[in-house]
Amino acid sequence: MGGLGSHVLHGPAYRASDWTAEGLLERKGDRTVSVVVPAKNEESTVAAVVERIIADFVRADGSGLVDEVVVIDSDSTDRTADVARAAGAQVFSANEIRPDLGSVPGKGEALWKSQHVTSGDLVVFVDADLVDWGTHFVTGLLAPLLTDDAVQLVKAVYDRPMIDATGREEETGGRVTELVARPWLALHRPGLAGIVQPLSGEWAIRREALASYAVPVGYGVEIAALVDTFDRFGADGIAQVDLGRRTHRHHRHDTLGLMAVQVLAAADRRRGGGVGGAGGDDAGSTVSLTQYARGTAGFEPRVTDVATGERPPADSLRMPSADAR
Ligand SMILES: O=c1ccn([C@@H]2O[C@H](COP(=O)(O)OP(=O)(O)O[C@H]3O[C@H](CO)[C@@H](O)[C@H](O)[C@H]3O)[C@@H](O)[C@H]2O)c(=O)[nH]1
Ligand SMILES: O=C(O)[C@H](O)COP(=O)(O)O
Repeated sequence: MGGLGSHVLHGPAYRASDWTAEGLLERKGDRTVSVVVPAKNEESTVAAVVERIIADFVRADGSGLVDEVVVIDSDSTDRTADVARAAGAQVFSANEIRPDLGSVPGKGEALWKSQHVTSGDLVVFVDADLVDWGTHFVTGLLAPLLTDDAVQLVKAVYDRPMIDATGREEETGGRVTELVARPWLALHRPGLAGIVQPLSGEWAIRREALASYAVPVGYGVEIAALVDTFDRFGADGIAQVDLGRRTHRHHRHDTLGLMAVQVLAAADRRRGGGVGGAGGDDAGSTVSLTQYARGTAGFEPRVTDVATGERPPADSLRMPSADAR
């Protein structure tokens, strides 16, 4: 396990405002960049995410900072796919990518499948439910990868206020971060204590590194990529960038319980070290989470099967044929 490096020791070392798209374009050279947006029922926000990124970074002749913007539609039942396509994204349904590999629900599954329909040397992930954000998220996340060969993974850092249903700003968000991820890191990877937002949904990674990791199918994908990068490359392989402020849609506490199970499951697989959750090839695995609500007969259990499986490293699979995409 590597020691603390200069990028993470004192919190974010990079600021998005330190770079312009033009400056980064000069650094980009012949490398290519994919922006991937996983989306499940995000018809109200996905278009703005796609449109703004395309407007600022994609050029018709392929000379822009971003080469492709790809939305992975993750079992949406609303108009997410149509809206994203109309906004200019390439849209793939997660369950139609590599159908030979089967399909399970989940954010991690969407990101894992994205590797089979994108080609960028650098991959930037941006959530589709963003409300308060800017396209500097993309430049900020790319900058460390374009300027420091040691960096493999870039994590976003931001203020993340909780906005209630009336639009009022409540306390600081990040409930799973504070109650699950950060305590686990304190116990089992204290070298990552300098990571401000371990679960941030906006991150960038070198394709080669991502393809070498097992990927949890659910919300464990972020903690897994963080721990795997640390275990393989040490702290110098991870950079953080301050992106300012981010707001998004919030889940209820009980739904976050399911997310917490997935984060813990992914983290625990990596507890003893060894990159990639012991190889990860059990996409359909679940554990039962029992929660309670008071009903007419007292407290009634509600049991949910939570997906805790993982996909194997993409580079362990044969490349897709054009027909399989
Ligand atoms: O099955 C799913 C569930 C979610 N999403 C998309 O993934 C993104 C993030 O999902 P969300 O439910 O909004 O997660 P958050 O409550 O915002 O959770 C935070 O913490 C998670 C756990 O680390 C991260 O995965 C998230 O990106 C991060 O924003 C959104 O674009 C969703 O549409 C999918 O594509 N498929
Ligand atoms: O990142 C997290 O901890 C979860 O997404 C919960 O975030 P929230 O408390 O801001 O909704």
